[in-house]
This record gives sequence, C-alpha cells and structure tokens, in this order.
Amino acid sequence: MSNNSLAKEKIKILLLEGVHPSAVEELKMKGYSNIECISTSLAEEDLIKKIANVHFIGIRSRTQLTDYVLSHAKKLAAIGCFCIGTNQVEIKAAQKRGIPVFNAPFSNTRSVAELVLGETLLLLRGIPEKSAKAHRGEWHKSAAGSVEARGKTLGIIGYGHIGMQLGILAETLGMRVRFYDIETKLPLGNASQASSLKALLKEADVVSLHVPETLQTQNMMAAKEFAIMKDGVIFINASRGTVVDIDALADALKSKKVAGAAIDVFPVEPKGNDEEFISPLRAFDNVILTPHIGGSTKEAQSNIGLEVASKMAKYSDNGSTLSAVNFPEVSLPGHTGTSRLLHIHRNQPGVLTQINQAFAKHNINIAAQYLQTDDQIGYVVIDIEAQDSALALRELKQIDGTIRARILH
Ligand SMILES: NC(=O)C1=CN([C@@H]2O[C@H](COP(=O)(O)OP(=O)(O)OC[C@H]3O[C@@H](n4cnc5c(N)ncnc54)[C@H](O)[C@@H]3O)[C@@H](O)[C@H]2O)C=CC1
Ligand SMILES: O=C(O)C(=O)COP(=O)(O)O
Repeated sequence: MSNNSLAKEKIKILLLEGVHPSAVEELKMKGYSNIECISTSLAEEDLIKKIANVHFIGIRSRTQLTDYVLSHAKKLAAIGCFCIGTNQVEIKAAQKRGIPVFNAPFSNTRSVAELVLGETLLLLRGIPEKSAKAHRGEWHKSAAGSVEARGKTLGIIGYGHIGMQLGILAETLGMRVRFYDIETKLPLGNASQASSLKALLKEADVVSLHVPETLQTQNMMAAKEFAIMKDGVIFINASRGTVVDIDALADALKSKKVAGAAIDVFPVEPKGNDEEFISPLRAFDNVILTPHIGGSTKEAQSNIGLEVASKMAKYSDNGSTLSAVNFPEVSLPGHTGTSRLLHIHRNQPGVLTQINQAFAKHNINIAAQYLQTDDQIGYVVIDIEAQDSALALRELKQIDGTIRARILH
C-alpha cells in the first residue's frame, strides 16, 4: 500500500480460488467491505490486471504469484495463502517489495491425514480397481492381492504436521510406522525414524509423501526410487505434484511394481472445474485420482478462511506480522490515541539511528517503537502523536534503505 492510511472501505481485497465465505465474514466484521471473490485462479494476464489495483490478495495453491506478477502489484500490502503451501508465491520477491505473506499452517492437516488413511485401506484391498470393474459390469470376487492394514509398514516421507497425524491414525489400525525426514524428529507413538530414504523405501508396504515443494523435493520420487521399493507397494502423494516423476510412476504401475496409488496433486493442474484434467494416470483403474482436495473439507476451509483473513486484517489494522512466512514477526498491542507508522527497509546498519535522529530533529515524540529484522529486511513500527504523522512519514521515506513506509488507521 503506498502512503497514507486509506479508509477501510477503500481498501480493495481480492479473494481467488473459491476462498471460503468465512474469510469474507471475518473481513467484513473487521470493517473491510471492498471485497471481490472469484471462484477460480486467473491466467497470468488477467491476474496482472487485477493485482495492479488491490491492496490485499487471497489465493490458494493454484495462483502463481511470480516476481513478474508482483512487479505489477504496486498497491499490494500483503498476500494471504488460504492453504499451507506457499510455494506458489515467490516469497523472496514479495519480501524485497516489503509484502508479507501469511498462510494457515495447521488448519487442513487433519483432513489430509484422514484422506490418506482412508486411501491406504482401500488400496490395500484393491478396491479402486474392483469398484471400476463393477461399474463396468465385471464381478471380481477374489482375495488375491487383498491384505489387512494391521501389521503392515507405513513409510511416511516428511514427518511434519500431516505426516505425524497420519502416523498416529495409522497406528490405531495396528500399522507399523516408519518415517524419513531431513530433520531429526520426535517420533510420536511407536513410530521410528529411518536412517535414509533408501532404508525407508526398502521396507515400506505403503509409501506416503508429505514434504513441501522445494528444490530438494523436486522429482524426489523417480525411476530409481520406485525400483528400490517393495514389489506390489502402495504409493500415495497428497503433497505437491512436482515431488513425483509422473511418467516414472506410470511405468511402475504398468510393470506392477506399484500395486495401487492415490494421487491428489499433479505437476500441472486445471485452473478451475471447467478445464479438462490431463494425466497419464487416467489409464489406471488401480489409481485413485482426486482433484487436489486433500485439504478440502468444510471444517478445514472454514477454519482457514477465518485464520488467514484475521491475519490479513491484523496486519492492516495493527501492523502485526505474527506467523508471516517471509517477514520479521512482530505481534503488536493496539495503538489507541496515537498514530502508527510502518517502515520496511533493507536490513543494513544504522537505519534505526537515522530514524531516531530524523524524529529528534523535529521533536517528534515516540510513544512506542518495535523493531524486528531478518537476514534481508527490517520492520520498524513506531507510535507517535497523530498531529506529527504526516511529517514523520515524509522523514521516514527519506531514510536510506527504505522499501516502503505508511501510516495505519
Ligand atoms: N493435498 C492437499 O490438499 C494438501 C497438501 N499439502 C502439502 O503437504 C505438505 C506438507 O504439509 P505439512 O505436513 O503441514 O508440512 P510441515 O512443514 O509440517 O512438514 C513437512 C516435513 O517435510 C520435511 N521435509 C522437507 N524437505 C524434505 C526432504 N527433502 N526430505 C524429507 N523430508 C523433508 C520437513 O522437515 C517437515 O518435517 C505441504 O507443504 C503442502 O505442500 C498440505 C495441505 C493440503
Ligand atoms: O494447503 C495446501 O498446501 C494445499 O495444497 C491445499 O491447497 P488448496 O487450498 O486446496 O488449493
């Protein structure tokens, strides 16, 4: 957002990809009424046109906020990812423009864990294939290839919020849980950490992926990894489409190395429900294909709407950046009776000294000051008497290293 405080009804908020109505309710309750909701993501050209005029944008996993798109977002104050993943946003590019990115790190984790558990049971019994056959009029009553979950080994790759919950749920079915993670993690229940990815892949009857999209996780499941797995393994991916080499998975299904799979995320996903879904996996009856709905439950979406909208409103009202993924975190008290100024700058020595000297020169009294920095940027919040705010803002903009400065309500 450029300079001075805007009246709340002038603050434009764009919510894409069918963000839950709880977000709109929350924003309205906080006084924000200028909200546009669109049920799909937008093609880059349309996104650029829209983003040029908004102060806040809310997206889910589909909208790509690249450096290029953000270069058109001159008024943008903050981004809300109404999901866990923030890989769809070039968060460093947002950071260098002084734009915090918020997400909902927990609210849909249980939904994903429940879905994966259900898929595990169905795949161990060959249900997707049997069901597809029955739909075509084929009766396939047989115990061949059908096994109980009890006593089988679940290999979880990425033992974070989702992986851990999945592990606990799977143990209630009597599964043995092993996990692989780049960090040393506290095992919950009777789970235990494998010494390497290879060790995990060798012993798992079911492999389930729960890692974020990063450079290291790109194609982390490819032909070499499928070759290490047990014959007849069950394979599940509800993390990100880029983590699996989809052609290698198709080959492993053809050769029966993989007996069944459940895939929720894809290297390329349709922009909306009207677009055709294209994938080589459509050919396999023994693959459960879901349209990236791991976190799409009423409970999760409603909680996410509330959570992220309230983080955006807190930033707009108060300057609080608590739980921003790319920004120094500041949790701030209210500022009744004073004007609050936000100053975002490149993290270089002497910025605070410059600010304090500039304010002292004009006898601007500082009622409260908060500073947090990370390796790239510094974020200073200053409360002053309302009558000094215009002058103080002018001074702040002169400070060497300033990325943006503004006055809150
Ligand atoms: N299908 C869907 O609708 C949903 C998908 N997701 C995806 O699931 C991912 C995981 O979610 P959470 O469990 O909440 O994240 P988290 O951040 O709590 O856990 C991720 C775990 O993966 C580990 N990890 C990172 N890089 C790794 C690597 N190269 N090898 C092994 N482990 C690695 C981390 O150390 C961490 O323990 C999200 O990043 C998101 O992409 C999340 C929610 C819904
Ligand atoms: O939370 C995540 O990271 C997800 O993948 C869920 O994405 P969605 O909000 O369903 O587009």
